[in-house]
Amino acid sequence: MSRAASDYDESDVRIRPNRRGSRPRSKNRPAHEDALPGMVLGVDRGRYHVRVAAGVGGDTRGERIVTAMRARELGRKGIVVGDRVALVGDTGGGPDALARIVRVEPRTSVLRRTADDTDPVERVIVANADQLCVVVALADPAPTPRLVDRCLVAAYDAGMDPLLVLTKSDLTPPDDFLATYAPLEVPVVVTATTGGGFSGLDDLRDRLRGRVSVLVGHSGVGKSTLVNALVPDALRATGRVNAVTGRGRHTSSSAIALELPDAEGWVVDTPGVRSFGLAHVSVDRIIDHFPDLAAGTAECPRGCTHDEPDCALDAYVSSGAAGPAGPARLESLRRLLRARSGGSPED
Ligand SMILES: Nc1nc2c(ncn2[C@@H]2O[C@H](COP(=O)(O)OP(=O)(O)OP(=O)(O)O)[C@@H](O)[C@H]2O)c(=O)[nH]1
Ligand SMILES: [Zn+2]
Repeated sequence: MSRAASDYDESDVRIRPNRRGSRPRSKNRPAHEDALPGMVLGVDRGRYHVRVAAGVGGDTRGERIVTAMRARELGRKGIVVGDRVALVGDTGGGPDALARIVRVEPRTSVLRRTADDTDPVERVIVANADQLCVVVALADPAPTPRLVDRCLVAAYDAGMDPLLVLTKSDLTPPDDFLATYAPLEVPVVVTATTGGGFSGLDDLRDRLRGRVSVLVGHSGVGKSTLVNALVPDALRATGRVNAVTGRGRHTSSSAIALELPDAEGWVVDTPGVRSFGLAHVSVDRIIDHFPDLAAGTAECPRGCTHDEPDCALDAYVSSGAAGPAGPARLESLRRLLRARSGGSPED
């Protein structure tokens, strides 16, 4: 059986003499011009589940999930949920079809999981997401501010916008929590399941629209309840993504991307992720998110941690230069700076 041109990958090109003579492949011409673009929805034991949209790259087939493996030419480069990739080979998406990922497009963001005892390497868990939804129950279980702070730092570091999703407001009103977080000016959505209804869900949908959002939170905060309300066929969609192994979302330890109805965006559920590697996060990455305070660091000693007696920010905010919210903002900034280190990774 003859292979279609799209079946050849970089390694073929290298070992075969060029049919048109010795002219080398142009550096500017991307390999696999006719490869199909797709988005990685799930990863499982070296197999990638890639969503290929209908009608991309002149392709006339409908939307489908294609199982793929990495092409040898990619080397050890990681491929994670959210990655935009290019596929060649059998991209039909049938039960036995196996395509090859020949390219991973540059990422717009990377969210990292912390190293732990069983895995000393910090790993990227989701690529290209633009919003980190920190799901916190107002009660049962009680909020863990330290975890919330760590999530906010992770979002800032990853280049993602944070969103606080406060669940179970039927059990405890959000006022105390909101007071603590108001100086950070992070958007908040408050939800509750009450008497068969689900308040706050429309606000949440508005916030998710048109974005790729990662949901993180402690066990029991109501993340599955949210996902099931947002993506009515979440279980089915997850089943499709996990069809190869038959694993369901509750036993999967890796992230899974689920599309919101009417193609209104994506939510990435991260069942096993409760901690982030933050030790590497620089002070500057965090200060960037406090533009009102950034100017005040000009007078700081070199290498200032902004959490030490000589820090110029104290004088800056007392002078009123950062406005009336300055002192509370500085206090919040320092809390986030401290959240980077110490504590157990599950905090
Ligand atoms: N009172 C109240 N209970 C809720 C609310 N949302 C979820 N719950 C309950 O909280 C419990 C945990 O919800 P889940 O959705 O399973 O929580 P989860 O975060 O997915 O937990 P894991 O599956 O362990 O990760 C369930 O008993 C839910 O019915 C809410 O808004 N109010
Ligand atoms: Zn300083």
